[in-house]
Amino acid sequence: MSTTVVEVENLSFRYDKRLKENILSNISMTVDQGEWLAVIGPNGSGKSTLAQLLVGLIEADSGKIRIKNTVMDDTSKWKVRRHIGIVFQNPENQFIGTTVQDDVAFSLENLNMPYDEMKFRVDQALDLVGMSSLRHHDPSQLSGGQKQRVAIAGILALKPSILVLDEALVMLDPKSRRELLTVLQNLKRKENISILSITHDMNEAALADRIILLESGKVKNCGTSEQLFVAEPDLEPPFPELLRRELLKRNRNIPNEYMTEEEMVNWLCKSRLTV
Ligand SMILES: Nc1ncnc2c1ncn2[C@@H]1O[C@H](COP(=O)(O)OP(=O)(O)OP(=O)(O)O)[C@@H](O)[C@H]1O
Repeated sequence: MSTTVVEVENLSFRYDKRLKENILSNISMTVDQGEWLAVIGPNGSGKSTLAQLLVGLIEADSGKIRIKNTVMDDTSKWKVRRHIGIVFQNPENQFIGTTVQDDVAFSLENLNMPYDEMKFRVDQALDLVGMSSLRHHDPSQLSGGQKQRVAIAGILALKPSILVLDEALVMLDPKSRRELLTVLQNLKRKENISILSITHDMNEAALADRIILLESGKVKNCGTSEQLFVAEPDLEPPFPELLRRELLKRNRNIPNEYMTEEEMVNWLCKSRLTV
């Protein structure tokens, strides 16, 4: 049976309390342990605001957030943050250590973790993001993508049960992005961590178990890729779906239903398609 680790109930929020219009209105959603939920939506639809509310950086005007059965409030947010980690889009100003490894170790030192355990976690996290060879470098001298990997390692070392990624892979080159997506899929599978990823990349969103679509601060739709990309024709679908629609237009005998990348590859291999 699945356990719900994030539960959001009728959440509403506005930055300027003098204004009547909400930035987020009556948002309700859940994330299960080991589930990957992608949050998509146009610019300004409230995705980052939702992420900041979930990790307790800002406080809701009404509604409830429950993280691993603890209701988020001013006193509980410190306890909650042990379970939920966030990586932002821009890694600048997130560094504290003078070397990459010190930086990843910093949050662990604050937990008074024994040295051996800390070293193990830092080595493992740097290895996962492919940054072991730059461990003695000054983080401020790294490229944008390398900084982003260090920021991700810093959060992974804490072993949160829930990982929030706010467009955290945007700075990465395509190969690094693919590698990190595989790391995330493995973490989900092997460690049962839950992932909430905010993204504009529909190929990345299609890897999630479910996708939630925000529009003007409200939940417009929520479902699997299969359900969402069929129900929302205005969304730019992931590549396999674009290809499927093109082949369909050309009267190829392709199934008239959403296909994942793997399903598309299997179909192409089987169909011996001639161009
Ligand atoms: N600190 C802030 N103070 C006031 N308004 C803000 C603040 N941060 C965001 N907003 C406003 O809240 C709305 C939602 O912004 P948010 O950053 O959550 O959207 P988003 O969906 O993450 O957008 P994007 O895809 O462009 O990153 C926008 O209208 C934005 O102008």
